[in-house]
Amino acid sequence: MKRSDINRAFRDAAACFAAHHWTLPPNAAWDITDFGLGDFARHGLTLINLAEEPEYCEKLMYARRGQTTPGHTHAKKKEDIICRSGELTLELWAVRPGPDAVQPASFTVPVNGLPHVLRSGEKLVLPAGSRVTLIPGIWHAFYPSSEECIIGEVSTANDDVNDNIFTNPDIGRFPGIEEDEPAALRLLSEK
Ligand SMILES: O=C[C@@H](O)[C@@H](O)[C@H](O)CO
Repeated sequence: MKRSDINRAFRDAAACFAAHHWTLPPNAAWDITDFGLGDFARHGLTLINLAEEPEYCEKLMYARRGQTTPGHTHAKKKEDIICRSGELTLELWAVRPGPDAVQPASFTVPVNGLPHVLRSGEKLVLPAGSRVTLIPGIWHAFYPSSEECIIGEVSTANDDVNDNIFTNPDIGRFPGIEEDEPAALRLLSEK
Protein backbone atom coordinates (compact mmCIF):
# COMPACT_ATOMS: atom_id res chain seq x y z
CA MET A 1 0.00 0.00 0.00
CA LYS A 2 1.15 3.53 -0.58
CA ARG A 3 1.69 5.52 2.58
CA SER A 4 -0.63 8.15 1.11
CA ASP A 5 -3.44 5.53 0.93
CA ILE A 6 -2.84 4.57 4.56
CA ASN A 7 -2.88 8.24 5.61
CA ARG A 8 -6.14 8.79 3.70
CA ALA A 9 -7.75 5.66 5.18
CA PHE A 10 -6.77 6.87 8.65
CA ARG A 11 -8.33 10.30 8.04
CA ASP A 12 -11.55 8.82 6.55
CA ALA A 13 -12.03 6.39 9.44
CA ALA A 14 -11.15 8.98 12.10
CA ALA A 15 -13.71 11.40 10.60
CA CYS A 16 -16.43 8.72 10.58
CA PHE A 17 -15.67 7.64 14.16
CA ALA A 18 -15.79 11.30 15.30
CA ALA A 19 -19.05 11.95 13.42
CA HIS A 20 -20.61 8.97 15.26
CA HIS A 21 -19.18 10.03 18.63
CA TRP A 22 -16.78 7.11 18.96
CA THR A 23 -14.01 8.68 20.97
CA LEU A 24 -10.77 6.78 20.45
CA PRO A 25 -8.29 5.95 23.20
CA PRO A 26 -4.94 7.73 23.31
CA ASN A 27 -2.28 5.90 21.26
CA ALA A 28 -4.93 3.87 19.43
CA ALA A 29 -3.49 0.74 17.78
CA TRP A 30 -4.37 1.24 14.08
CA ASP A 31 -4.24 -1.64 11.63
CA ILE A 32 -4.98 -0.61 8.03
CA THR A 33 -4.71 -3.32 5.41
CA ASP A 34 -5.26 -4.11 1.75
CA PHE A 35 -4.67 -7.79 2.61
CA GLY A 36 -1.59 -7.65 0.40
CA LEU A 37 -3.78 -7.53 -2.74
CA GLY A 38 -2.83 -3.97 -3.74
CA ASP A 39 -6.39 -2.67 -4.16
CA PHE A 40 -7.50 -1.04 -0.92
CA ALA A 41 -10.77 0.27 -2.44
CA ARG A 42 -11.83 -3.34 -3.19
CA HIS A 43 -10.08 -5.40 -0.54
CA GLY A 44 -9.50 -3.13 2.41
CA LEU A 45 -10.26 -2.79 6.07
CA THR A 46 -9.34 -0.25 8.73
CA LEU A 47 -9.14 -1.63 12.26
CA ILE A 48 -8.27 -0.40 15.73
CA ASN A 49 -7.44 -2.92 18.41
CA LEU A 50 -9.15 -1.32 21.40
CA ALA A 51 -8.33 -4.08 23.86
CA GLU A 52 -5.98 -6.98 23.31
CA GLU A 53 -5.48 -9.33 26.22
CA PRO A 54 -4.47 -13.00 26.36
CA GLU A 55 -8.11 -13.95 27.01
CA TYR A 56 -10.09 -11.46 24.91
CA CYS A 57 -9.99 -8.73 22.29
CA GLU A 58 -12.13 -5.82 21.19
CA LYS A 59 -11.77 -4.07 17.84
CA LEU A 60 -13.40 -1.15 16.12
CA MET A 61 -13.37 -1.33 12.34
CA TYR A 62 -14.31 0.87 9.42
CA ALA A 63 -15.05 0.11 5.78
CA ARG A 64 -16.50 2.04 2.86
CA ARG A 65 -18.87 0.76 0.18
CA GLY A 66 -16.94 -1.47 -2.22
CA GLN A 67 -14.40 -2.66 0.36
CA THR A 68 -14.61 -6.37 1.12
CA THR A 69 -12.83 -8.20 3.88
CA PRO A 70 -11.98 -11.38 2.01
CA GLY A 71 -13.27 -14.82 2.96
CA HIS A 72 -11.46 -16.32 5.90
CA THR A 73 -11.87 -18.26 9.10
CA HIS A 74 -10.06 -18.68 12.40
CA ALA A 75 -8.77 -21.85 14.01
CA LYS A 76 -9.03 -20.49 17.55
CA LYS A 77 -10.85 -17.18 17.69
CA LYS A 78 -14.60 -16.98 18.42
CA GLU A 79 -15.95 -13.56 17.60
CA ASP A 80 -19.01 -11.39 17.48
CA ILE A 81 -19.08 -9.13 14.43
CA ILE A 82 -21.30 -6.17 15.22
CA CYS A 83 -22.73 -3.53 12.91
CA ARG A 84 -22.30 -0.30 14.87
CA SER A 85 -23.47 2.10 12.15
CA GLY A 86 -24.62 1.74 8.55
CA GLU A 87 -25.51 -1.71 7.27
CA LEU A 88 -23.13 -4.65 7.07
CA THR A 89 -23.50 -7.65 4.77
CA LEU A 90 -21.69 -10.88 5.58
CA GLU A 91 -21.36 -13.99 3.45
CA LEU A 92 -21.08 -17.07 5.62
CA TRP A 93 -20.05 -20.63 4.84
CA ALA A 94 -20.11 -23.72 7.04
CA VAL A 95 -17.02 -25.17 5.33
CA ARG A 96 -14.24 -23.67 3.22
CA PRO A 97 -15.89 -22.30 0.04
CA GLY A 98 -14.58 -23.45 -3.32
CA PRO A 99 -15.53 -25.42 -6.41
CA ASP A 100 -14.99 -28.82 -4.74
CA ALA A 101 -16.54 -27.90 -1.39
CA VAL A 102 -19.32 -30.10 -0.09
CA GLN A 103 -21.47 -27.66 1.83
CA PRO A 104 -24.21 -28.78 4.23
CA ALA A 105 -27.75 -27.84 3.24
CA SER A 106 -27.95 -25.39 6.12
CA PHE A 107 -26.24 -24.32 9.30
CA THR A 108 -27.03 -22.11 12.24
CA VAL A 109 -25.36 -19.01 13.65
CA PRO A 110 -26.55 -16.87 16.55
CA VAL A 111 -27.79 -13.45 15.42
CA ASN A 112 -28.40 -11.17 18.37
CA GLY A 113 -28.15 -14.30 20.51
CA LEU A 114 -30.95 -16.18 18.70
CA PRO A 115 -30.44 -19.11 16.30
CA HIS A 116 -30.52 -18.09 12.66
CA VAL A 117 -30.54 -20.78 9.97
CA LEU A 118 -28.95 -20.07 6.60
CA ARG A 119 -27.65 -21.84 3.53
CA SER A 120 -23.89 -22.03 3.19
CA GLY A 121 -22.77 -18.99 1.18
CA GLU A 122 -25.96 -17.09 1.94
CA LYS A 123 -25.79 -13.39 2.73
CA LEU A 124 -26.66 -12.11 6.17
CA VAL A 125 -27.52 -8.41 6.41
CA LEU A 126 -26.90 -6.77 9.78
CA PRO A 127 -28.54 -3.40 10.46
CA ALA A 128 -26.90 -1.09 12.98
CA GLY A 129 -27.02 -2.59 16.46
CA SER A 130 -27.09 -6.23 15.33
CA ARG A 131 -24.40 -8.85 15.80
CA VAL A 132 -23.56 -12.32 14.59
CA THR A 133 -21.56 -14.83 16.59
CA LEU A 134 -18.99 -16.83 14.64
CA ILE A 135 -17.30 -19.86 16.09
CA PRO A 136 -13.92 -21.08 14.74
CA GLY A 137 -14.40 -22.83 11.40
CA ILE A 138 -17.22 -20.61 10.11
CA TRP A 139 -15.91 -18.93 6.96
CA HIS A 140 -16.87 -15.30 6.53
CA ALA A 141 -16.43 -12.32 4.23
CA PHE A 142 -18.06 -8.94 4.83
CA TYR A 143 -18.62 -5.53 3.30
CA PRO A 144 -20.76 -2.46 3.91
CA SER A 145 -24.08 -2.34 2.12
CA SER A 146 -24.27 1.33 3.06
CA GLU A 147 -21.87 4.13 2.05
CA GLU A 148 -19.73 3.39 5.09
CA CYS A 149 -19.90 1.18 8.10
CA ILE A 150 -18.55 1.16 11.63
CA ILE A 151 -18.05 -2.44 12.67
CA GLY A 152 -17.33 -3.80 16.13
CA GLU A 153 -15.64 -7.03 17.03
CA VAL A 154 -15.61 -8.68 20.44
CA SER A 155 -13.73 -11.95 20.59
CA THR A 156 -11.67 -14.47 22.42
CA ALA A 157 -7.90 -14.10 22.04
CA ASN A 158 -6.87 -12.47 18.77
CA ASP A 159 -3.77 -13.53 16.87
CA ASP A 160 -3.70 -11.80 13.50
CA VAL A 161 -0.23 -13.14 12.69
CA ASN A 162 -1.16 -16.82 12.99
CA ASP A 163 -4.94 -17.17 13.17
CA ASN A 164 -6.34 -15.91 9.88
CA ILE A 165 -6.94 -18.61 7.26
CA PHE A 166 -7.95 -17.03 3.94
CA THR A 167 -9.58 -18.76 0.98
CA ASN A 168 -7.23 -16.85 -1.32
CA PRO A 169 -3.68 -18.11 -0.76
CA ASP A 170 -2.23 -14.85 -2.20
CA ILE A 171 -3.46 -12.88 0.78
CA GLY A 172 -1.06 -11.49 3.34
CA ARG A 173 -2.78 -10.12 6.43
CA PHE A 174 -0.60 -6.99 6.69
CA PRO A 175 0.30 -4.64 3.84
CA GLY A 176 3.67 -3.97 2.32
CA ILE A 177 4.20 -0.20 2.46
CA GLU A 178 5.52 2.08 -0.27
CA GLU A 179 6.70 5.37 1.23
CA ASP A 180 5.39 8.18 -0.97
CA GLU A 181 4.71 10.79 1.75
CA PRO A 182 5.39 11.22 5.49
CA ALA A 183 3.48 8.86 7.78
CA ALA A 184 0.55 10.35 9.71
CA LEU A 185 0.70 7.33 12.06
CA ARG A 186 2.53 4.05 12.59
CA LEU A 187 0.46 0.88 12.14
CA LEU A 188 0.35 -2.01 14.59
CA SER A 189 2.33 -4.09 12.09
CA GLU A 190 5.14 -1.49 12.06
CA LYS A 191 5.70 -1.43 15.82
O1 LIG B 1 -13.51 -11.16 10.70
C1 LIG B 1 -12.71 -10.29 10.91
C2 LIG B 1 -11.75 -10.34 11.97
O2 LIG B 1 -11.47 -11.59 12.44
C3 LIG B 1 -10.56 -9.42 11.94
O3 LIG B 1 -10.31 -9.15 13.30
C4 LIG B 1 -9.31 -9.98 11.33
O4 LIG B 1 -8.22 -9.18 11.70
C5 LIG B 1 -9.39 -10.07 9.83
O5 LIG B 1 -8.20 -10.60 9.30
